[in-house]
Amino acid sequence: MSASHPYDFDLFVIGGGSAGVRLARISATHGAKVGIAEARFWGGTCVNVGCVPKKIMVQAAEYGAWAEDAAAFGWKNLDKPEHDWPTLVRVRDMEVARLSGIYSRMLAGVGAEVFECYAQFVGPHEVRLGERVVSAARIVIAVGGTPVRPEIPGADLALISDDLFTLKERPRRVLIVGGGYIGCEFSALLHGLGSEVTLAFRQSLPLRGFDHEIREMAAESLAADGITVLPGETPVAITLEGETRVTRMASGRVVESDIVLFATGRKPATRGLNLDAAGINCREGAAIAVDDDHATNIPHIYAIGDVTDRVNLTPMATAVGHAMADSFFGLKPRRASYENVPKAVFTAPPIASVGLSEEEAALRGPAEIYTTRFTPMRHTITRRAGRKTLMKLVVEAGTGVILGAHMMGEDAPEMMQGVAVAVVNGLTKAQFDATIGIHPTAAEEWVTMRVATRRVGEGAAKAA
Ligand SMILES: Cc1cc2nc3c(=O)[nH]c(=O)nc-3n(C[C@H](O)[C@H](O)[C@H](O)COP(=O)(O)OP(=O)(O)OC[C@H]3O[C@@H](n4cnc5c(N)ncnc54)[C@H](O)[C@@H]3O)c2cc1C
Ligand SMILES: NC(=O)c1ccc[n+]([C@@H]2O[C@H](COP(=O)([O-])OP(=O)(O)OC[C@H]3O[C@@H](n4cnc5c(N)ncnc54)[C@H](O)[C@@H]3O)[C@@H](O)[C@H]2O)c1
Repeated sequence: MSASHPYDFDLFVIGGGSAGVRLARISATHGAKVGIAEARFWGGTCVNVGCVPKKIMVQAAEYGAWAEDAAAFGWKNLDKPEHDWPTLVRVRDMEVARLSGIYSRMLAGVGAEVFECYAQFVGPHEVRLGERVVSAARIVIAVGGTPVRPEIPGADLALISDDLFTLKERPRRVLIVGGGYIGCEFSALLHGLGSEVTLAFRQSLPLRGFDHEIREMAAESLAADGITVLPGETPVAITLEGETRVTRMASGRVVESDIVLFATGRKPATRGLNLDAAGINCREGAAIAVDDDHATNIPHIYAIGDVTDRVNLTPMATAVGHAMADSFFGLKPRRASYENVPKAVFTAPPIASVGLSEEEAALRGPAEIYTTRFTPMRHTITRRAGRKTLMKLVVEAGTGVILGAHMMGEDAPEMMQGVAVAVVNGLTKAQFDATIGIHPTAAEEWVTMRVATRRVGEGAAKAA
């Protein structure tokens, strides 16, 4: 109990993922009395069944292609590289366990009280933790999301993204349903590790929300790499014939595979939280409704991270958690910005992006589009298919301000972090042009695209 209020904690955080752990740790560092509950795994989705184990598998897949490519540069006896799945599982799981351990120890280290159990509201200030009920002046919901399964006959024959990380051996034939981040990344990494992959999605192109030209190139690159890409397909039923999963699509197409993996989106994990006991409102689709300070309709209850379904990325979740801790207990009220959040898709090659797409910019007014497409130096020698690079700048006509940058090509995420600093700070094309490139790199193209490929958005200006 604090001197200033009658509750057990100044702050109670429900969920020990990216958002919750950062909020709890920084709040405790600022001197608050903090409690935090985690039902499943410290570090949440990102550490245990998301970014981290996924990236380790992406990296494992990259070595296979590099080993094959090395022959073109004169390396010998690498023409039949074989991958040992159990070794990858062992090193991946060791790293995940190490990181998850760091997360829980960090919390204990700063004096937060940790509870390893499922938390439920029993009142506006009260949370049940197993047998115990605790109270807090402020409660923050940071419970993340869970994968969604399409409601079709045989849906339980399919796996979800969490299950990729429990497979004991490499699946031979895989059908992945859904053309978002997870569908594209899992297709690329499983293909790279030697599975035969079919990727089916509803729309005509994968990666809804990304720049159209990047989406086109993503579909081309995945197919050129050897993935069977099926646009415009929606599964209607899955049956088991022997060991084979037979998936029927609305189009009548039938796909046979050893596993089917749904990558059909995620929804906020609010079921079971008993939000009604506290009177908390949700938006359509179970996301908790919050204002610009992440407050719910109940003034002392807040929600952050994927449960608010805004920008569902780890750095966004941690940034919001950190800003909230500084605002509540650090005498430094501030908000993390949801504008110009850079993002990446870890396909082969990867995609990265920040700011407005060409289509979004064109709706706002005239914009100049600078693009460059080339075969990276390495692949002029390896001649590997599906490894072309596209780099693109979206520039506001008149001011020259860079509104967006997009890339599909090797090292795109590593490059985009730096480009994002420029976009977030409103730098202009002229300032890019005045920067000397680093040669020979692909990155130097960011500062050497001299002539606009096209101009868009004239109509938007006339309409305005
Ligand atoms: C396969 C995959 C790959 C991804 N890759 C990337 C990537 O490369 N880069 C990136 O930026 N983002 C990636 N993401 C997204 C990223 O993981 C999420 O945006 C991030 O984890 C959100 O953090 P969070 O704290 O809101 O939720 P979570 O990390 O999901 O944490 C919520 C935690 O709350 C716990 N919990 C839920 N209910 C309760 C309860 N009632 N009581 C107690 N505990 C509870 C859960 O067990 C969980 O640990 C990926 C996601 C997936 C699924
Ligand atoms: N690299 C990263 O940063 C990264 C990686 C993975 C996940 N994430 C985060 O996790 C979120 C969830 O990823 P996701 O890929 O599951 O979701 P998503 O929303 O990105 O994509 C889901 C896809 O499934 C399709 N779909 C939905 N129902 C379908 C059906 N019945 N049949 C066929 N297709 C269907 C949708 O049209 C969409 O293309 C992402 O939006 C992202 O925020 C980020």
